[in-house]
Amino acid sequence: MYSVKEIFYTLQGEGANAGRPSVFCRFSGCNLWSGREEDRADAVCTFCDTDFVGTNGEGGGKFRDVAALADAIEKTWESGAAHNRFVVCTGGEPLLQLDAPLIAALHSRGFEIAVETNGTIVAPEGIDWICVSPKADAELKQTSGHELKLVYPQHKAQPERFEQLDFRYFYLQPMDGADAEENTRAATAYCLAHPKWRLSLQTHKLIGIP
Ligand SMILES: C[S@@+](CC[C@H](N)C(=O)[O-])C[C@H]1O[C@@H](n2cnc3c(N)ncnc32)[C@H](O)[C@@H]1O
Ligand SMILES: Nc1nc2[nH]cc(C(=O)O)c2c(=O)[nH]1
Ligand code: SF4
Ligand SMILES: [Mg+2]
Repeated sequence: MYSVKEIFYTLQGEGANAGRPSVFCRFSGCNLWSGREEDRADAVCTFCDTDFVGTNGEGGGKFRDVAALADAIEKTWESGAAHNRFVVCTGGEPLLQLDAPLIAALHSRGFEIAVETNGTIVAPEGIDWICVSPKADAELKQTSGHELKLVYPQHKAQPERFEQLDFRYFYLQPMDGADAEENTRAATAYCLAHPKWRLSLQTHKLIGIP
């Protein structure tokens, strides 16, 4: 059984695939926060911008088996077009649920598979695009992938701590919230001074899409 908060079609807003049409499958639950506001201050990850609690979002639900979830993801792909199918598995923490049978089912339906993970769980084989977003107070176990996307700033997770890891791209993503503008300025300045790092803006928020 898979618990999914929502499944929706949009453009990937962040990182190297920004602008790419994508089905988002947002799995319910996370290992670094309960998702309840009253627990936020004491959580390992305190800045989350996402509601991943329950299964009550658009297209969400409890899927009894792999075929049911893969069918729902396929139906959400715009007009069933055969080409360039791309699914972003996120959450919550998707690696609590994304497993080899689901990867195989999505591949057999022609999807390239991306994941957005906090890096605390080693990814299963076969994922086509691994985006790791480390959290300051959580042990990093997935130390390779396609992009490392660090939310900035996190005082106990400076970029220097990650730049020798085995990733193709290194991004700083300004922390959204009360200090978003200041954080964007700081991330911009860091990238300009350290060109290994690129700026990732949450472009879906800028243009008002999910
Ligand atoms: C909601 S998380 C879900 C996937 C996974 N749990 C993770 O943390 O990578 C998706 C992406 O949003 C980023 N994110 C979460 N809260 C944010 C915030 N307040 N500002 C900017 N990015 C944020 C995460 O770091 C991650 O890259
Ligand atoms: N458009 C869009 N792009 C995204 N990239 C990562 C997201 C996420 O919440 O994981 C996200 C999201 O929620 N929406
Ligand atoms: S690890 Fe990801 S989903 Fe979990 S609380 Fe942090 S940003 Fe949100
Ligand atoms: Mg999001």
